[in-house]
Amino acid sequence: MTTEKKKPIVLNGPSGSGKSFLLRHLMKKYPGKFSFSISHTTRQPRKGEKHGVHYYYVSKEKFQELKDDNQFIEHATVHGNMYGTSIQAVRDVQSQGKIAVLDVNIDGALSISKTDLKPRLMFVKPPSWELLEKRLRGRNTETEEQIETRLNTAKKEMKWVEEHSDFYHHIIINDNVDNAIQQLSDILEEDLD
Ligand SMILES: Nc1ncnc2c1ncn2[C@@H]1O[C@H](COP(=O)(O)OP(=O)(O)OP(=O)(O)O)[C@@H](O)[C@H]1O
Repeated sequence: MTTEKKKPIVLNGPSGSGKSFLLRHLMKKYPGKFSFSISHTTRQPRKGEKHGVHYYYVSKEKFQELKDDNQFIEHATVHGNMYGTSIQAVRDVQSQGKIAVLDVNIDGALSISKTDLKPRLMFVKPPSWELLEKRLRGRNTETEEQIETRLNTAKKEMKWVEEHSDFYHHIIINDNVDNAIQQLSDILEEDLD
């Protein structure tokens, strides 16, 4: 059976807004329907993360080599680490009949929107600034300095989305998990059959 390629989904949102959390829930609710396109990064793996599963962890030199070879559809430096997504990684997921999930920053979303991949662009918003800070701290994965940096970046991202809300097809308010997952399920209904 020939099926139409499913549109990749792009989730933007400040650090701590719950992108990974929501994706985890969505993937659990619809097993086998989604797959991350595996990105390259120069950042160190966090506890439990695996090479070739969560990211391809590469040196700065190797990253530069791939970049020079135009293998990335987007690449960005965030908090001193380099991240990149190859177009082939997205197509690989589509070829498996799955919805490719792209967890990229705003620059990445802008670049992807210019390709022929026709992504669904979404922004995950925390219900309040206080809750964003609380969740980010509650995650216990960053130092105080890193948290401050992320909160500063978050301020800029929240301002950006206010000024460019037309760029996104959907804004997901991550208040309670059931509501947010229902919103995502409704948006993706045609691709989840
Ligand atoms: N709806 C929710 N209800 C309760 N807790 C949540 C909810 N969404 C996210 N969290 C919690 O908030 C914290 C931050 O979420 P998460 O790590 O998914 O953020 P993120 O947007 O993926 O951040 P980063 O960009 O840094 O990877 C996590 O500890 C997560 O469990």
